[in-house]
Amino acid sequence: MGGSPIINDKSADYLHGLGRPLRMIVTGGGTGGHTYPALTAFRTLNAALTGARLLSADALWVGKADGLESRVAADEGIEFRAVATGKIRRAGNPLRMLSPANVSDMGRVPLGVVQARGIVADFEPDVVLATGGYVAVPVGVAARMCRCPLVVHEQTVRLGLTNRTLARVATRMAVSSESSLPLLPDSVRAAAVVTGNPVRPEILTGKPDRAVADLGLDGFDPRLPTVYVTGGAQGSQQMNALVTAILPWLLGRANVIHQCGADNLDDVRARVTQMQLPADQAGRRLLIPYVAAELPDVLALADVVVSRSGAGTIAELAALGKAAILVPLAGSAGNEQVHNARHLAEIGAAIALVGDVGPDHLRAAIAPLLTDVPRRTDVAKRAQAHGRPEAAARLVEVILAAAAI
Ligand SMILES: CC(=O)N[C@H]1[C@@H](OP(=O)(O)OP(=O)(O)OC[C@H]2O[C@@H](n3ccc(=O)[nH]c3=O)[C@H](O)[C@@H]2O)O[C@H](CO)[C@@H](O)[C@@H]1O
Repeated sequence: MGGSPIINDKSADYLHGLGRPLRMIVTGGGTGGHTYPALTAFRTLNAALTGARLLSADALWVGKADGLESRVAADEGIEFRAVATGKIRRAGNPLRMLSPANVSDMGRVPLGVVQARGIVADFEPDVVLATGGYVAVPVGVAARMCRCPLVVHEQTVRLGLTNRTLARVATRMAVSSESSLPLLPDSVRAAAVVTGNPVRPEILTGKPDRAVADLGLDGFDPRLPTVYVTGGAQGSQQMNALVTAILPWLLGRANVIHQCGADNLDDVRARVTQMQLPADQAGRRLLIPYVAAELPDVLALADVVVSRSGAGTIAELAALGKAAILVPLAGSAGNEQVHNARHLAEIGAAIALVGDVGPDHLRAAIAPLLTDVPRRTDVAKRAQAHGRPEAAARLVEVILAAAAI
């Protein structure tokens, strides 16, 4: 062992042989689900390097100029470079494929490849980690054009369009579930590794009291359970409408933290103002566009979570063991969310509300979790059994193995 359980002798030899810090390009983003696994892998890598008395990695994040990843990289002190990218739409509908927006978006991908190629050639990374999101396509392709090892991590069971494209050129493919393996191209399946989906370590260190103090939740009633409603990093109009519709009923039974998305804040606020909630109920509610550094504390305080079923959120809820009601994103982009939610519901690890979900469905799903504590605990325990606490370590092992090839 090279001083850290993650860094084996082969990796340690390779890293010592470099005689300089490991250089890594990270790419991926657009949503939290693609951004945070990359961040977690970077942090875990550095922790392992420090543990093995090696220099921290020299990292560069290549993403979309206005993507979540640009803020996350800045907060982490990782150098960031932007490349052009366009949304790659599915080929199912030929008319949509030829729409002006699509043609313009597709036209930006080659430009992104040219820009990314320049960045890769300049930085000379030892390895590139791509975690999905459209921006990862030009960077992943550029990495392979420059003959740089490329590790692609997929968070969901079914590969996203970006990763289906990159799987063909990946050096190593890391997936979050065994169920993904049959879906991989033959050329990469043999070298694919099931790592799980890395969860930010701080997610596990939340304190309920700190959420109350830091978010000013003095009006919350400690005798009541707390429900955390989240629509994912950008919020969800559907979730907002569902929760707002049952709000007076819900606030009669629970404290509520409602994360609504920055673009939806004014709308939700206006709708709730119209309800003229009594002061005690209004005090038991927090409306917040995005939960940033407080997320671990909010999750620690929550007894029940009402959420989309994106892979990142599901991994976090499993790591913590939280009873959740999952309302998957509808439509073609959401099919894998439906799959995630159904899979957990089948094993009693969550309640899934799929299809044409109305406020009554949500009320009927939440009610027993609020009042029946043994039931809530049972769902939470089954969710926890699904967690993969070692995912970040496994992914870093794959990154180091690919670099050392
Ligand atoms: C619309 C879309 O394309 N969704 C995809 C996207 O999910 P998306 O990124 O929307 O959702 P995920 O659940 O995967 O990740 C959201 C992340 O943002 C965090 N968060 C969210 C809200 C908040 O206020 N604060 C905060 O920190 C969550 O804790 C989580 O870490 O990528 C996932 C992983 O490939 C896929 O499974 C989803 O189908």
